[in-house]
Amino acid sequence: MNIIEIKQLTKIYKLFEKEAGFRGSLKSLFNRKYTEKKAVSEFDLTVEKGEFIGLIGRNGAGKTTLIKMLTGIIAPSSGNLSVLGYSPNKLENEFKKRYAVVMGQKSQLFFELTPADTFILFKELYDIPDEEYRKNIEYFTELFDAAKYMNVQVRTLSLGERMKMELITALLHNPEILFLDEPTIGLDAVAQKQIRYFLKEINRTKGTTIILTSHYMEDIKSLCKRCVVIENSRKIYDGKTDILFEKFQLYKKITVSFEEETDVKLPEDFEILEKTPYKMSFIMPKEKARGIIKEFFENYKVKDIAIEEEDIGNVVERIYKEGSGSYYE
Ligand SMILES: Nc1ncnc2c1ncn2[C@@H]1O[C@H](COP(=O)(O)OP(=O)(O)OP(=O)(O)O)[C@@H](O)[C@H]1O
Repeated sequence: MNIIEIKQLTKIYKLFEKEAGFRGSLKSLFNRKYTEKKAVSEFDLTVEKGEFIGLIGRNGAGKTTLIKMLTGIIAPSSGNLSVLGYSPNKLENEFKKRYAVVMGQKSQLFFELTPADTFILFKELYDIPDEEYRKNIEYFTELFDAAKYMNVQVRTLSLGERMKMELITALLHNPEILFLDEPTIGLDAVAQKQIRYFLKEINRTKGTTIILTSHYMEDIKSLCKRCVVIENSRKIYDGKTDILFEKFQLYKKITVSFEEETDVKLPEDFEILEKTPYKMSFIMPKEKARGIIKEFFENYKVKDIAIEEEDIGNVVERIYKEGSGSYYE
């Protein structure tokens, strides 16, 4: 069953142009000039219940604009949009109770309140029945290991702890769809891993449909079976994440630190990003990663080694060059 249906969805922002200075402000009062920015162009998408979809693209590609239209925050300029059978822009209360949105860069928590108080507030706002509320608080407190944060002011929490509370707040009313815009932004590797685990669990145990935007390829790879790539307002890839990584993700980034001064000569097809006597990082063809790591451990005193997915921008560029398409096999 499709719970999201988008056809030819387009959003054009109107940007008001003003000449500099006081005279410019006065002039613009009588002679308003606008330029137009197409942020989402003729976008088609269908999402089935229970899917976990990654929405990826470079800065300014149009991801947030798409999520804002799906949640009714802004109205489309043209096209058709149905979410759970509703037209999001009508902002009907019944609709608002069936989805949730979490934006990594914006908080819906009250910084002076404790999470426990915030949850009660949201219980009232969403009209959550007592039993459902009790069960969810119990389930999420355990899943997120959150008991120790319940009674401290939100403003004292770390970024990672706050994101856990954002997610609990968003999930208390059992939304059928969860929209996540960069939920792991700014978090360290451990916190990112925890958030990924929670999201996987929520999708698995509650069947929540999740649409996630992230700049971290690791998030997409480990969570989303399907991903949609948006470039310059248009959809250029819609298909299995496995295929995207196999076909378009060709390099890995390796960072090695050494216990003693070390000088390593790397093959020519490796691109060195940083090199000091104790540390180096470089980009290399992904199929050679396993061999090179083994070699490092055998030949040098390695203190630490980190392997990262290639930057999203390179992957998008390769897809763009190949031309847009669907990749279901
Ligand atoms: N309110 C607005 N008025 C005018 N232009 C806007 C507005 N919001 C976004 N834009 C423009 O629309 C384009 C798409 O922006 P959007 O925020 O959707 O991109 P994004 O893919 O989410 O980027 P990022 O990854 O940087 O968050 C950008 O060029 C942006 O400058």
